[in-house]
Amino acid sequence: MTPADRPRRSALYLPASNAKAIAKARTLPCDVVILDLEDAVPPEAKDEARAAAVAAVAEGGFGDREVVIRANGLDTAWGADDLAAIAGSRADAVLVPKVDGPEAIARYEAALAAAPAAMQLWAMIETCASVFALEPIAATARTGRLAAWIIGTNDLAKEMRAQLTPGREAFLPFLSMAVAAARAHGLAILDGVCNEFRDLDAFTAEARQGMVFGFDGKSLIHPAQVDPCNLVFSPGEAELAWARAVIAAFDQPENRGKGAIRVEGKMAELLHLDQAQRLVALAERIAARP
Ligand SMILES: CC(C)(COP(=O)(O)OP(=O)(O)OC[C@H]1O[C@@H](n2cnc3c(N)ncnc32)[C@H](O)[C@@H]1OP(=O)(O)O)[C@@H](O)C(=O)NCCC(=O)NCCSC(=O)C[C@H](O)C(=O)O
Ligand SMILES: [Mg+2]
Repeated sequence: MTPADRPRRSALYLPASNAKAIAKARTLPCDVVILDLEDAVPPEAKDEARAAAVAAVAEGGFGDREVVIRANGLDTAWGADDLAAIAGSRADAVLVPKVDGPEAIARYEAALAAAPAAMQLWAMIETCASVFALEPIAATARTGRLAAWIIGTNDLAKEMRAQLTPGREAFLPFLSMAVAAARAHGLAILDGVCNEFRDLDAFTAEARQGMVFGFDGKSLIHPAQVDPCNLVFSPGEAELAWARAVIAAFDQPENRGKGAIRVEGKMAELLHLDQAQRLVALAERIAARP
């Protein structure tokens, strides 16, 4: 499985300064663990958190989960030290905050010059400027390490002075454009966090909204969000049954070479065959997870 094929239904943030949370993350069924050095960590704990994150990755125990460290920005007092420490670590990816445009990606790429070739760069898309630079930021994936985006609706709401309502009305055009820009350049894309971690109905509704928009998964802040998130972003039984029917139908001798056929009373084209194959492959990768 290449990094691009990995299921990324659930990406759990935790403050890297919280040893208990790190231990707990090793036991949770999330696909991605994000050790945060940025907003979840107060200034006085930044150095300790950086050392703890690197030590946690070195210690391992995360099994099949991707382990990502979120750095402070290069425009802060801690960013350069964070990037240097992460570059020397065994993290799968470094997540960088508040990326405004392709120039920022170039600065992070330069700071990671000494990192292993396999280390991915993930970027937070969460500033007003980034809303107008989605395509040029995504295009940097063609030549560098950029492999995934995570939406930061809290920072975006703050800068826009918008309200994070249950339906996220203020952000819908942006969410949709971000997914299209990511897909145009082969990036994975994860939805923003739901702050209502005690209200799992609200969480599930928001996760479903992200799934309908095309996100690969959602970023999370609490262990209770992991199971409902995995459920929302895993192919459902009915969806899989349809996908398998499409694949089987196109495999029939009478349908070979056809572009459009009838399957269970509905039209299926070759593009639906592609979708069906992707869905079945995703379900198989999920099923193969320990
Ligand atoms: C949100 C929290 C501060 C809530 O903490 P708390 O009230 O203590 O939670 P619980 O008592 O329900 O915790 C129960 C147990 O679960 C562990 N726990 C809690 N959260 C996590 C976690 N994220 N990962 C792993 N384990 C966790 C507790 O330790 C308890 O364990 P035990 O005692 O053994 O039972 C807290 O959940 C939290 O800190 N969440 C993460 C916050 C964070 O990382 N924020 C930064 C990322 S979000 C962001 O910045 C988005 C973006 O940039 C944007 O702009 O939108
Ligand atoms: Mg943020």
